[in-house]
Amino acid sequence: MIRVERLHFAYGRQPVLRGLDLEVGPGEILAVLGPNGCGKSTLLRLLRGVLEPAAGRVLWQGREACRLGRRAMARLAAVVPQSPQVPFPYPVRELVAMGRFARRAGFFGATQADRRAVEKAMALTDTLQLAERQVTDLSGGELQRVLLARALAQQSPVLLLDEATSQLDLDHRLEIAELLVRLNREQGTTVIQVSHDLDLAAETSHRILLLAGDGMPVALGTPVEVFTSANLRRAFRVEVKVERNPYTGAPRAYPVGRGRGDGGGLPRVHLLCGGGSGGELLRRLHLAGAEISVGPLNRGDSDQELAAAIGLETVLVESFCPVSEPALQAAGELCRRAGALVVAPTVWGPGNLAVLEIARQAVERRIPVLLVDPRADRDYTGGRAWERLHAILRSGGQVVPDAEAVLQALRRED
Ligand SMILES: Nc1ncnc2c1ncn2[C@@H]1O[C@H](COP(=O)(O)OP(=O)(O)OP(=O)(O)O)[C@@H](O)[C@H]1O
Repeated sequence: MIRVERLHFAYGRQPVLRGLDLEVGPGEILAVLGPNGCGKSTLLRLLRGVLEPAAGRVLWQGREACRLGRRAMARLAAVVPQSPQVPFPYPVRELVAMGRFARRAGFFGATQADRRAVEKAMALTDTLQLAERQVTDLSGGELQRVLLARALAQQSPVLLLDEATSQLDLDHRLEIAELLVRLNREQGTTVIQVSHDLDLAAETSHRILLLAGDGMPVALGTPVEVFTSANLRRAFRVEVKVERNPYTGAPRAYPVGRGRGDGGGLPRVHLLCGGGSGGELLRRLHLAGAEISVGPLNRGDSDQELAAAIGLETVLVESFCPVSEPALQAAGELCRRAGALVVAPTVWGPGNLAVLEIARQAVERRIPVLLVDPRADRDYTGGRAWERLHAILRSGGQVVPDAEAVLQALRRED
């Protein structure tokens, strides 16, 4: 029914979705999950044809979404938006009745069928008692239910929901979830829902599309297939334990990575970085619960400012000064107390070349040394840094591609 082929999209230069393939069959419930900003709402806009792909295609029954036109699309799909804009104070019943526009022929008024569809949609969403209220006076949750009523009144075979229950209380959230499942079962309505409620999505969806923060698809499959600690860690960058709901058998995710106070199952780490090369590593290690020390770092360096903001033990060197012997000794001492040394993908110049001596001494002492994505084109010392990095590798250092791989390697060390 809906086919997404090698879909790429960017807002200007910012890529959002990269290489997505997806097929949604009639009568499916698909949840789209992923961290903030990964492109979930953008995907819904591409599905609706409001946005045009940078590459790839979105096809509805073989026809390109962005060429379908508003009325044709409205007959295929009804939308419940994420942040509804209702600038004008008109009555709730009128807003719900707007869902009928794609069904009307020309300028004829509402038919009996229109009125019945509106009443039924309002009854199903528990909004009949709001019918005469002004939409601008509704609470966030009431408005979400009214917008769902408008979508149901449209009687389209597909519902596209963008966090449509995020503001509902538990009672109404469960009620709407049950309603979607019932519409799907009884009328074969296809549901594509963007959500941050992982557990409810796992309970109510046939399949889940999980996206990572960079817009790359992490997994597509049944909730049990998709809800693995590795997949959820890759998408949300938190440690998650997955268990089964004993009553329904659906998987449930319990975040466990933050605030455990036991180092997150990681050894103490000393980090060599600078010039922003350590930002991602610092954040990821800190969020994973690791005890971290850093340095030597110049005062005012962005890595130093981040380390200070997080409250990490740091060896400081004054701005614009080369690394001094006492600073090297202090960092060497911190490194000896650590269970591992991580070398960020730093630019090496004459001012910080001496820092690599700390890594050399660490491998000699059999402290695990991880070199993150070392590259010759970051060496501005005429090859001396590259030579030293190679010597560290020959003595037992290990190359890892990124922060995620650092966490995995450290978990193996602990
Ligand atoms: N109109 C726009 N112009 C430029 N950038 C945009 C626009 N709309 C969204 N973005 C950016 O594109 C990225 C993806 O946004 P999108 O709303 O699709 O994410 P999302 O996964 O739905 O996020 P959330 O979970 O926070 O709702 C974000 O970085 C966002 O800032």
